[in-house]
Amino acid sequence: MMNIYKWKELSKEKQEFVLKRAEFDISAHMKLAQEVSDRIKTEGDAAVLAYTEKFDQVKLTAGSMKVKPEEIEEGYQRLDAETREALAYAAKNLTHFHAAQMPEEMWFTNVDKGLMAGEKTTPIVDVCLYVPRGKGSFPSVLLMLGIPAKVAKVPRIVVVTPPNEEGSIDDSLLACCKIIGIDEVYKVGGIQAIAAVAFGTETIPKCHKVIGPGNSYATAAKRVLSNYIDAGLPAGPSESIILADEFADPEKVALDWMIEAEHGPDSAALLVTHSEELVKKVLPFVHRQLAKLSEKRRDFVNTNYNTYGGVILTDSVQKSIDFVNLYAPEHMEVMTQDPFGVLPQIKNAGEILLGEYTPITLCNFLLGPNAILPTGQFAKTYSSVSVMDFVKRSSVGYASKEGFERVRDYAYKIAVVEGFDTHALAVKERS
Ligand SMILES: NC(=O)c1ccc[n+]([C@@H]2O[C@H](COP(=O)([O-])OP(=O)(O)OC[C@H]3O[C@@H](n4cnc5c(N)ncnc54)[C@H](O)[C@@H]3O)[C@@H](O)[C@H]2O)c1
Ligand SMILES: N[C@H](CO)Cc1c[nH]c[nH+]1
Ligand SMILES: [Zn+2]
Repeated sequence: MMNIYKWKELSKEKQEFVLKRAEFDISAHMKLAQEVSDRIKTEGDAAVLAYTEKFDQVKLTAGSMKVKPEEIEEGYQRLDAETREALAYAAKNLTHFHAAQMPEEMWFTNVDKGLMAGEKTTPIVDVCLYVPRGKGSFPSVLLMLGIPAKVAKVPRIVVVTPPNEEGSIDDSLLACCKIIGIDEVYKVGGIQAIAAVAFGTETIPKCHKVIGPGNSYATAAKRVLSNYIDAGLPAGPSESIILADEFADPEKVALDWMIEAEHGPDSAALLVTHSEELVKKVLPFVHRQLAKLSEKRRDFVNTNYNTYGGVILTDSVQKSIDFVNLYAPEHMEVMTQDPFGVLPQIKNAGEILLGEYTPITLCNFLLGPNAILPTGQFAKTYSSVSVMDFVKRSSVGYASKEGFERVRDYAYKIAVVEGFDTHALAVKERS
């Protein structure tokens, strides 16, 4: 049974369930994450390898856990030329977008005569990119993380990703390493990957930041280890809203509504509209499309439409917009008569795609903007991954003698009211 909700008639509990999506309680995973992390902290590689065998069913050695340069080259060569070309094209657009996003290396403003203030932007010291591999293979995620890190000129970029069933890394991912220019890759995923880079092991380096989407195990590990490593944005199970009115093409609505629904049973894909007529026209297209999917993806979409996803019926386009702002989706498409008119009213969304020809697929892979986005309502305060994740700003200030004299008394007064004697003396007794 597909969820079709009339939003204003829905009980409070059901509304909360929809808004909460799969942000379920991960406390059970937190206990495991703590246990695994503690062991990795003390036992290093040996524990990482043991957990990889247990959770990924792959037996590696310290030597084979690190990807060799020839593995990257061979993976690149094995990949068919068309796919290599597509990935290189995506990398080009992403580089273009992220280069345009880069802030100035330095800026200053004269806040008063003789008083200069500004900021200096510097790449972060190092970063670990987490590329998931469980319910799918994600070379595009490596592009989305690696390209802004490169544009920002991070001096050390490390990649961790779960080994596939054969204990190796997919050729498409290896090819992306070559395209981006990344050569430090480790076959490790889940909790053990986050813990390994948080503490460092004999083989895997300690990193100061780990960034990338992951399942609830990876998320639990990030929470447990937040005192040891900067864990970046919260990017959990994929979610989307298609906001449509009666003018939308039902076939295109069906196609796009299903995109993020196929990620997994924990994803959430909603069609939000005031037009019951549109929904009636969309559903047959969904059924037709479902028949074209693999069993795994069909199951994910069906589960999705019965749990966190489905249709939200509202009273008007304005009410649909209100719902979007309340829900704060990761991805969204505006398929209304005037998408550019709706745009200014969307306040909370990780990504806003306009019109009938901008399916989420485009932005997930190659349009340019970053597809690693905040989930679980975090789009109310977080932004997409960007070059800003890979740089930090230092405040810079300068006062001339004349500028200092202008503000000396004010600074003294504030130091006194705060009760900081040395702060006060440093301005009072300065000749
Ligand atoms: N928000 C975003 O921008 C974005 C982008 C891409 C993907 N995603 C989401 O990221 C998630 C990726 O998850 P995934 O599962 O495909 O890959 P993943 O790499 O996060 O998870 C695989 C790892 O989970 C661990 N694991 C699996 N079962 C375990 C168990 N029982 N106990 C302990 N550890 C276990 C294994 O170690 C394995 O290496 C999906 O939910 C997808 O929707 C989000
Ligand atoms: N939709 C994902 C982010 O939520 C990104 C992605 C990569 N591959 C397929 N989809
Ligand atoms: Zn996707």
